[in-house]
Amino acid sequence: MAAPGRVAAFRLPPLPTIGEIIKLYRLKAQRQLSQNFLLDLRLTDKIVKQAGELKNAHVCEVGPGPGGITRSILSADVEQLLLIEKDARFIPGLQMLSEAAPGKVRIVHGDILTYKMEKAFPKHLKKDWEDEPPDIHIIGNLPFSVSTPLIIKWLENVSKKDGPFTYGRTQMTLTFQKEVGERLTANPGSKQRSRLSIMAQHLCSVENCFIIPGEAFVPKPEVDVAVVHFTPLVQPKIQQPFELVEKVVRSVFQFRRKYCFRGLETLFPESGRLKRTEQLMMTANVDPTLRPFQLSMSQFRNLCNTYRKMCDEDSSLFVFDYREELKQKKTTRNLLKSTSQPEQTEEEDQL
Ligand SMILES: C[S@@+](CC[C@H](N)C(=O)[O-])C[C@H]1O[C@@H](n2cnc3c(N)ncnc32)[C@H](O)[C@@H]1O
Repeated sequence: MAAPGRVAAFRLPPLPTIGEIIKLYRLKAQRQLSQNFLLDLRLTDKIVKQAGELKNAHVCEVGPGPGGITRSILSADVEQLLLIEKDARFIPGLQMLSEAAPGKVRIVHGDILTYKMEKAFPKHLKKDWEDEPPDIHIIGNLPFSVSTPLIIKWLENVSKKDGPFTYGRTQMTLTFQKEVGERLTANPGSKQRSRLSIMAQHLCSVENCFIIPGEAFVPKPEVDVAVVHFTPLVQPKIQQPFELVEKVVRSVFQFRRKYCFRGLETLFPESGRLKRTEQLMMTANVDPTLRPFQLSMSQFRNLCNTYRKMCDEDSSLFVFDYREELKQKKTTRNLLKSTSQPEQTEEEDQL
């Protein structure tokens, strides 16, 4: 019998048991790759529910693995389900699911980090950015090592309205390590406030839906897991290119415990650094003694807008790389050291 709230349109094969999964996928060997599977269909239903109404929707599931979440998505009576799975060992099991729901499932054996999403769905689903989100959803429980770089890539796609966001404000429901979920949704003043908080919240409305305890996964990970829902905003809170926002935000959080002045200094070359940092902070009306985690979104917006003006006035500024400057200084210092060495030897020789 279908669980309450699920639409039993067809009979799906049962999930593999824990024993079968351990045998099939040699889970111990996969532990370091954080392959943690969800085999409790009440929990997978709960994740899928966070995506919203999925009846007749087009869904892309990333990393379906043994197909727990996949079953819940199919039970929600979607129109089409695209599965992107990197590990070939899962493909036969997914094919069985596809046969049980004829015409609904498309399986791609590939890597979500390189898969081109801009052509993944039918063109007629496209919505204008200002419209309601399209009937397209991305859902996934990926390894933590993939979910963080992936969300950064997708946030850049949101900013440029490309990739999965060619179709409009495509919504995403994804899992993260609990601490990453907290960072994604952290408010100003919170110790979890970080680069990820600003990058995510300036582009999306981000909701930390619920926490799944580590014990619910097979094998059990060291950490709990957060289910996070993203809806791209019609108007980003900072209206500057992704790369510029990222550069300013990264520089602020470079020295987490220091005043924000210290990190912002790294935006400018050594000559005139102090003066230009002061100019930036004064024009942006930001107190230089605030700590990075205390800055509000509007303060980040002011900093980005002011830095943009400074870059427009000095075309060499945006490409300035603080780390490169440090590296060059180190190389010069080492060179000076090595050239002073023979002189010493000569002196020693003379002695
Ligand atoms: C943490 S497991 C979760 C599996 C399943 N979604 C579940 O909840 O039980 C992550 C899955 O993502 C797949 N995966 C890992 N990296 C991937 C990538 N770059 N692209 C697509 N799938 C990937 C793994 O092979 C695995 O099936």
